[in-house]
Amino acid sequence: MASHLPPLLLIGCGQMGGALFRAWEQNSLAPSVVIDRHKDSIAAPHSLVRSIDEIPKKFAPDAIILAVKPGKAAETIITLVKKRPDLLANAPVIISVMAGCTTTSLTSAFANAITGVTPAVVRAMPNTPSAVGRGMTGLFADTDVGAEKKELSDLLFSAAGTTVWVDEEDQINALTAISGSGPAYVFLLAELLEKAAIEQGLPQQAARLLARKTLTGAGELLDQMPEDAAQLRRNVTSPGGTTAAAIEILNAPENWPASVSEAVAAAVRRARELAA
Ligand SMILES: NC(=O)C1=CN([C@@H]2O[C@H](COP(=O)(O)OP(=O)(O)OC[C@H]3O[C@@H](n4cnc5c(N)ncnc54)[C@H](OP(=O)(O)O)[C@@H]3O)[C@@H](O)[C@H]2O)C=CC1
Ligand SMILES: O=C(O)[C@@H]1CCC=N1
Repeated sequence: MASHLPPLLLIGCGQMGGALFRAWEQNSLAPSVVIDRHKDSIAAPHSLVRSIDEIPKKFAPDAIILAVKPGKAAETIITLVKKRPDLLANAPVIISVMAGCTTTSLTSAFANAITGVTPAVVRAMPNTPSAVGRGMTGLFADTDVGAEKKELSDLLFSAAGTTVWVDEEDQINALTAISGSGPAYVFLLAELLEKAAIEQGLPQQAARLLARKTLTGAGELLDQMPEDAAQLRRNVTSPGGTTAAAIEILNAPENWPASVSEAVAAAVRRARELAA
């Protein structure tokens, strides 16, 4: 089968890098190299190495994906460029999925390591549902990044779900708080629903099934139905019925409306702090 996706160098294959790689390898990814210290193996035709030192000679990726923790970004870039400047020879697009690492900081980390080379940097903020092709990724690139590199970035993240581009870099912080972190909010709701089900006397296994299937079923409706979320909610809410009794509590201004806004604002603040 012809490769649908070009060869990549993936640096960091933890929760996020691993979720993306899983999607990419299911989308006929050309032979790629993954740097990871924890995995035992990776399926052929891809190669698993433990460090930048072990990247095969003559490997020429079209994209280098940085998926380490933000605090490791600078040292990783400096090591990469010092040890393997040849990897930049074909001008691969550098795609960072790291929260709070600005294009300016990434570009200067490359520039500090090797003068005269200004790589094309794209910021991507994916989420872990990418592992099952249901990711939501926001992307940003400065105006000097060419259309071809943006298209390649879009192709990669489209293979893991849906993409949206933003025009201003600061919008990546808002997007991080909504879709990057968002799966965790949904998982928390699953935990709380399961706990509430047990409190109401349901057996643990049934409680878990009810919570999970309710969230995934409702998510599927959101995905497939044209109605907005408010209408889908009204469709469940009979006047004077059980749902109305619950929604009256959850949707009181000081409850979910306030909590969700405060939580998202806290995540945006944290993303900006990381970027400072
Ligand atoms: N988790 C998520 O849902 C999302 C995460 N992100 C971003 O993705 C990035 C990674 O997060 P996440 O996947 O959660 O973190 P993880 O800790 O799960 O993964 C990071 C991986 O990078 C490895 N690593 C660190 N330094 C190097 C190096 N020099 N070479 C190769 N591998 C290295 C780490 O190994 P070791 O533990 O040995 O250091 C670890 O396995 C972060 O910057 C985060 O902001 C973005 C969107 C969503
Ligand atoms: O929590 C974090 O910082 C990362 C970014 C978005 C999701 N996880």
